[in-house]
Amino acid sequence: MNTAAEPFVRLRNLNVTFTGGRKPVQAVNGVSLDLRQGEVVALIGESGSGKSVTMRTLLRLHPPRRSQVTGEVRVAGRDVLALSDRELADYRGKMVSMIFQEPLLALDPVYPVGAQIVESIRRHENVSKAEAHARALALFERVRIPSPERRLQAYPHEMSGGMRQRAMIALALACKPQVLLADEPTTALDATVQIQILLLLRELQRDLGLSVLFVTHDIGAAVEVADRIAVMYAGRIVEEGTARELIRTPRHPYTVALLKSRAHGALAKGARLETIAGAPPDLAALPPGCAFAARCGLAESACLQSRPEPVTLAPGHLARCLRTDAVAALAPVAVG
Ligand SMILES: Nc1ncnc2c1ncn2[C@@H]1O[C@H](COP(=O)(O)OP(=O)(O)OP(=O)(O)O)[C@@H](O)[C@H]1O
Repeated sequence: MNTAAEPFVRLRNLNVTFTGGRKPVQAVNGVSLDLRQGEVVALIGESGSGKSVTMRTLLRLHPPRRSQVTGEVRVAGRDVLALSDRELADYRGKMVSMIFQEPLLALDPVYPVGAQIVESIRRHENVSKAEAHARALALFERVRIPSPERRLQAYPHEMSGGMRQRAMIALALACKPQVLLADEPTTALDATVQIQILLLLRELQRDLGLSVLFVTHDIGAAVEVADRIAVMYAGRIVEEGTARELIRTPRHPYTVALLKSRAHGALAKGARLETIAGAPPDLAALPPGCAFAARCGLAESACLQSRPEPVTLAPGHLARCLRTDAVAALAPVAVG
C-alpha cells in the first residue's frame, strides 16, 4: 500500500438528506472517511445503511432538487461540492470513475464496447481515433479479456456476465482516473467469477496506484480486497479499522454480528445480513440514542439517550459505541 501523507479522498461530517418524500430521509449522517492514494477501503453494512449514497457523493450523483448534501467532499484537494457543471463533467471519469453491480447501467446496449471506450477517451482528450483505439485495446488486455481485438467489436449482450464486468472496468479506466468507486461489483456474479473480479480489482489498484472505494454487503469480499473497512449502520460509520483489526478485535456489536453471520456461512451462501434479529431504524425518524441499540444485546439505558461519539481503540481503529469494553469481553468470533 502506498500511503501519501494527505488523504487523496477526504469526507468530513458528510450529511445527505433526501427531501422528495413526505418526510426528510437522513441517509448519511456525519460520515467522515479518508482514502489514501493506492488504498482500498470497503464500506460494508446492511441494505439501506447509506453505503451507496456515501459513495455517490464523490461523483455528486444526487438529485439536486430532492436532496441536501452538507459537509466536506474533497478529492485531490478539490472541493467536489463546489465544482461547476463544466468542471464536474471533466472530473467525472477523469478523476473519479465508477463501476456497478450491473454493467448494463454503464454500457450502452446499442454500441460495440470498443466504440464506447474510444468515444469516452475522445470526449475527454484530444487524441486521434487510432490512438484511442490502441488505448482501448490495451485496456482490454489489462482487464484480461481474451481475444481483445475481436471482443472490442462485440456488443454488451454478446458477452458473458464476468466478461461484461471486465469490459465495464475497462470503460471506467478509459480516462485514467485516480479513484475507482465499485458499488457491489461482484454481487450478481457466481462465486468463481466473483473471486476473479476481486483479484482483478486488487491488481489494478496495485499496478495503477488507484484508490478504490468498494461497497459491499459481504464482509468476506471486503476482507479479501480491502486495506481498511468502514462499517455503516443507519447512515453512520459505526466502526472503522484495518481489515485485520475488524476481524480480530471488533469493538462494535454490529461488526460482531456481521462477522457472526459470515462465520455461520450465511454470507457464503449468498444470504444477506437478515441473520441479525430486528431491522434497522426508519431513517426518517432516527432514535435519539445509538441507532443499533434496539437490536443490541449489550445495550444499557445510556445507549438510548445520546448517540455515541467515536472511541479510538488504536490509531485508525474507531468504534461508536459506549460498550466497547463489553464487546471486547465477548468470546471471539471464529471467522474462517
Ligand atoms: N434518490 C433517493 N431518494 C430518496 N431516498 C433515497 C435515494 N437514494 C437512496 N435513498 C435512501 O437512502 C438510504 C440509503 O441508501 P443506500 O443506497 O446508500 O443504501 P446501501 O447501504 O447502499 O444499500 P444497498 O446495499 O441496498 O445498496 C435508503 O433508505 C434509501 O432508500
